[in-house]
Amino acid sequence: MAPGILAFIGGGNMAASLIGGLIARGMPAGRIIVADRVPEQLQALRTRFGIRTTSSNPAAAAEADTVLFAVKPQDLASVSAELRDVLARRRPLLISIAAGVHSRDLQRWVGGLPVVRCMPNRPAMQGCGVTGMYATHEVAATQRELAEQVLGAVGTVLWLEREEDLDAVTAISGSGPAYFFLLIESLQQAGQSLGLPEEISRKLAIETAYGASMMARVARESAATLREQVTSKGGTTEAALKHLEASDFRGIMATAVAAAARRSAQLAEELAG
Ligand SMILES: NC(=O)C1=CN([C@@H]2O[C@H](COP(=O)(O)OP(=O)(O)OC[C@H]3O[C@@H](n4cnc5c(N)ncnc54)[C@H](O)[C@@H]3O)[C@@H](O)[C@H]2O)C=CC1
Ligand SMILES: O=C(O)[C@@H]1CCC=N1
Repeated sequence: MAPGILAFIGGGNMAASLIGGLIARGMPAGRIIVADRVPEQLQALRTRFGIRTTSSNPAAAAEADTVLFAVKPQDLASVSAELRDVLARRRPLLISIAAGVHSRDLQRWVGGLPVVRCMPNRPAMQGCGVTGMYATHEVAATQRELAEQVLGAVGTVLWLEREEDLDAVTAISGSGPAYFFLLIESLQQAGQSLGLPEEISRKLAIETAYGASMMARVARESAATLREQVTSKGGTTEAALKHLEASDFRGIMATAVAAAARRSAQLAEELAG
């Protein structure tokens, strides 16, 4: 694990996921400091991970080699303004996981620091997240490795050449868990409508999602081939898939994902300040 102190600004859900992953990978708790404005949040993190906490963002940043912004996108400009002086003195690597905040705006707010902008996702909490990452020109090779270690502690890391691709990454994998949860909810409800008890239907839907994902992850075949293997000619799956295709399931997904990507780009404009 890379040397140095890592400061989280914002100690909410995503920060807790990343901290859990880093500690599980052997990062000493003493090398992590978290700043948040909610004392109960800090207390919970101290108890759970044995890390250091503070209610002062500048105090956390002042001793950090890497500063990770994990506040909501709307809070990023004010947090950056608060930290501008201390960051200018310390010049750490800045990692941002905020949706839809462009690195050029971040750099403008904090004064030209090296920035790695990332889009992780919620399954990071279970160590099986996936993160799209983009590094600005100022980021040194060692800092890229450092950022990769931090996000790599909670899942797969994929580097992007073009920052604008983060809008699509946000739409696919950042928001993506919610699409799968909706599918699980819908399957469970459908099972209940067919008369299954709630708990049985819930378990069937969840385990099926898990099994299908596991298969797709290890298989050499494409998802399309795996789908065909489940689909017997004249059988039950075919009956369901015919209905989904006729209802333009693929078109619905494409439109939904495009809406998320558009929103990500719009957020960047709204938050540019
Ligand atoms: N939730 C998700 O699935 C994903 C979220 N993200 C991004 O991660 C970031 C954090 O999201 P969550 O952890 O879900 O949010 P959260 O609301 O759980 O955590 C944000 C934390 O920031 C703290 N905070 C607010 N203002 C602060 C300030 N001025 N100084 C210090 N701390 C402050 C809050 O008290 C809270 O604990 C967001 O920018 C979001 O776009 C990225 C990928 C997925
Ligand atoms: O919904 C959102 O805006 C954030 C970004 C990706 C997941 N949650």
